[in-house]
Amino acid sequence: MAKITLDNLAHSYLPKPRSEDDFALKELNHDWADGEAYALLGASGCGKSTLLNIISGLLIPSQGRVLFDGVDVTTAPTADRNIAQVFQFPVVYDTMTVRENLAFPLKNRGMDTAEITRRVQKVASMIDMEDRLDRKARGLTADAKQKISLGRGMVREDVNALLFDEPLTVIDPHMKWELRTQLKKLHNDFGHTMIYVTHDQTEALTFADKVVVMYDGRVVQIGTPQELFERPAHTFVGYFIGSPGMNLFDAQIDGRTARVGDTSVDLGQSYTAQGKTQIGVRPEFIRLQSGGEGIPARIRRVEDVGRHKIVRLDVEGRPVSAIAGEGDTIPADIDHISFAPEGVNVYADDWRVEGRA
Ligand SMILES: Nc1ncnc2c1ncn2[C@@H]1O[C@H](COP(=O)(O)OP(=O)(O)OP(=O)(O)O)[C@@H](O)[C@H]1O
Repeated sequence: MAKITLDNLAHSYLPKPRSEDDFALKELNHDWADGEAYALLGASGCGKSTLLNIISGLLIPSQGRVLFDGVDVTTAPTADRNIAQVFQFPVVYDTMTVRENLAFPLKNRGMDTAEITRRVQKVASMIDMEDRLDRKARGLTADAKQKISLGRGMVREDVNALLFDEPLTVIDPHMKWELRTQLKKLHNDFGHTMIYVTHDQTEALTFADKVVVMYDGRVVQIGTPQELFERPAHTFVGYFIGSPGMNLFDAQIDGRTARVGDTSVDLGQSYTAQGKTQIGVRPEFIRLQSGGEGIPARIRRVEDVGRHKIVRLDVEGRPVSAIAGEGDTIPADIDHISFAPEGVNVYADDWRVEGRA
């Protein structure tokens, strides 16, 4: 297990990058704590695989350094980094049995037979393949083969880090949940430093202690699921995390007050914000009102999604979503919305601004 330090790291696939836009990974400085489980989350093309490949040694960055426990491994080949990797699609030896596939990383390191048997058995149970240990991998479904890949990744206990690149893509939905739980358990049992790349927020939020959100080649926030929910550092985090995502309102900020259209909104704290100023409010913090004060709004439809209701509103021609309780009745005469101040975040040019009491 190791602490991973990213020092001044950036990468461009172009030989002569001219501007920041030419970088697939924009400059990043961060320590990834030893033994922590991280999810790298972001939309397709935001740079997740680029960062993971730099950490694993598949790619040498055009700028900066990667350190494992203080040792510079920036140009070290993957084989010298003592990491286990699981990719999106299965990497298994078709001519070997499931057992031989799982044992391979251990045999390679000369581990004794009894210990190999113990670990293979344990991993086989985690991936639910105990009954197929003596079958050849050839002929198994893609799903089963991917489980073997995951097993191979998990079988070594002494790795510096375990890296997963969208490992559950080919796994069926029920098994996805099961394997995610197993990965979490593995993390609790062994305390590996884990990095898990995904574009799926449920996967990221259920797996990770810390979620690293990437947008357009940049790490925009590293935080616990709760921090990402309550205090999104960037409007993208607000939009990408949550279902539905955070609502954004153009607003003029003046101290403790935000002016949205003709309505004044109390912010509870004082803010100084310049540039493009907005307030962000998650659907959970929108209150529906009939008459009285607030921002004029009109209900377009109510969606019953089981656990709660999603109320879709129109606010000055723009869509806004609110979440109401499962048993709540939504009066047809709702004509305003207001916000609980603790649920309001202020943004300037898409970055969150800290308030002062
Ligand atoms: N080998 C390459 N050569 C040139 N550009 C590349 C290369 N690999 C990735 N890119 C570009 O770098 C950017 C980041 O890609 P990357 O694969 O890291 O994103 P990602 O978030 O992992 O996306 P996905 O989920 O689709 O794999 C994209 O614009 C992509 O087109």
